[in-house]
Amino acid sequence: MASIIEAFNASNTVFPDAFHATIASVNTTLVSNVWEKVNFFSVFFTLFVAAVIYDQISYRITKASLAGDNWKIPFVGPFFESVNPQFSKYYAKWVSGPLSCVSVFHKFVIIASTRDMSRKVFNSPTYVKPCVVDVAHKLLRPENWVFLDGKAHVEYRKGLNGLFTRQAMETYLPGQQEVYREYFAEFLEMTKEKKGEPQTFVYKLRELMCAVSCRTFVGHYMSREAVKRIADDYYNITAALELVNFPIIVPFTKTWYGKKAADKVIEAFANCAAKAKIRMRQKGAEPECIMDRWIMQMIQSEKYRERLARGETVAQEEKPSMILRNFSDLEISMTVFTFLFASQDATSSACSWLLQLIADRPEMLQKVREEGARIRPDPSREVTLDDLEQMTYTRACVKETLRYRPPVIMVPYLVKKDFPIPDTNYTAKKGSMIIPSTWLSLHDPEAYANPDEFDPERWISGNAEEQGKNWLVFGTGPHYCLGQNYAILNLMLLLHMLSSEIEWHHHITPTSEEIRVFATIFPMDDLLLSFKNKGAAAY
Ligand code: HEM
Repeated sequence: MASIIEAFNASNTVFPDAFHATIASVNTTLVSNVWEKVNFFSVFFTLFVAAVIYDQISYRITKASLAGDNWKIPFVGPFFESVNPQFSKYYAKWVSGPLSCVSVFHKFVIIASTRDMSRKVFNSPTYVKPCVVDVAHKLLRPENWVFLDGKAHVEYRKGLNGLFTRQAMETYLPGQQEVYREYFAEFLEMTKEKKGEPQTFVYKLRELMCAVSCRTFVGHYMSREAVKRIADDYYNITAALELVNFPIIVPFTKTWYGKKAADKVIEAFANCAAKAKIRMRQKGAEPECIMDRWIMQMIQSEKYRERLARGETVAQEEKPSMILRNFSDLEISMTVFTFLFASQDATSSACSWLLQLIADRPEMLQKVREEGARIRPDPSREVTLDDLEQMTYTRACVKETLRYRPPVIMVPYLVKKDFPIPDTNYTAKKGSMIIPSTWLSLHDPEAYANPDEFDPERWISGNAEEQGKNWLVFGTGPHYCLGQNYAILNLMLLLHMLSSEIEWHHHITPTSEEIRVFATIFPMDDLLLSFKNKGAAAY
């Protein structure tokens, strides 16, 4: 632009003074505009370079001795990898060192990969607390019990233990069996419609697990259609849980759909709690689900308090084992929602791998069948907890599936105060994320010989049961999984019932044993299955 003006000024044409004045003023304005632009861009550029340098230096200082890239991609770090997570990338990180790191935007993330390092994190509640991705606070609501820490968490959790005792679990079994039978019939129908062709089943199994969980948690207080809606919507909740989210919920994004789905579930569970409170006060009402059992304990505690208030002396044996306060419908609902939240993805993952791994190994399936037929010869009889407890081989298959393909590969924790990690010279800074991982400890050749081999026998004749320190499938420390016994029994029930009632075939593809990460882990090919009645000629 300046050269055009210069050319203009240099011309021989004679112009009136006013015209010259105008040209001069245009000239000055343009030149100053150019300078302003130059200044704006150079200031912007300088600030940008300074920010990049600051970002890199602070990354290098925080990284210190940890394994990890020497430089980060400016600001975003490996953000795009976290949007499309790949198992191979995670694995590369774990084997890069016992402690490694990445920095995504402003978040510094430390990854603990070995058994000992992961255990140190799980067992350091003074320094760390579980940290869900930001959006989980919005989905579960900030007042939810899972966000409690320290003593408050321990106290609240104690009140929930009674929901997972042996006696409690026995009462959930009939409802679970009802759901499994309904779904088995549907699976047969699906294969029939496809004329025996295998079809992807991971999504259907997610629905099945959601239905079993809902029946266990809220019994018959929710209709089958409502359960189906929750199962369909639940996908939106998982999809909203990406590692890094936009800080506010923008309409029509994944987080918006996730929040809407979560609100619907919480409302539906609160309605169930209201119904359960009425039913459990009726004479002779027996608990059938987790909600019933919890409300029954509240009613017993209330009666106990009333007797004390009346000045009665209550014998020790009449005192409820756990004295609970009365929880509102919403509180009950939010807590039960945390059970669904914690179990849905992990159980869906485990059941997908279980059906695949056992179908691919007919000799193991045969053993499961023989064990089932020996312990429950009459398949029309309901399965009892006693039956399941005797099924050593079935249990071994479930435990080996959880070891071989652990559903939860990483458990994010937040450093709440500077954490000098024992036996290292590294201090994790307050505000960093620290993620113990489970894969290496569950594939540690010293604990589990030939760890990449699927071998249920190691739980019977081998020494896998003695490797308690390596068994991090359900975490460890004050936040270890509340539903672990229930989860194992439920998977055993599924395997036993499916193997004794129908037949299923897994269509193996080259990517069947490869891992797709979607919150938990799933077979890469989405699990191609077909089902048929026992003894039927064709699928
Ligand atoms: C195969 C299935 C499952 C796996 C692999 C699994 C795994 C885990 C893991 C790794 C943790 C974190 C532990 C820690 O931080 O130390 C956890 C926590 C938890 N799980 Fe599970 N889980 C499963 C099923 C379930 C089920 C069925 C329920 C409920 C019915 C459940 C309820 C919970 C709860 C409430 C927590 C949080 C406990 C707390 O913070 O105190 N989980 N689970």
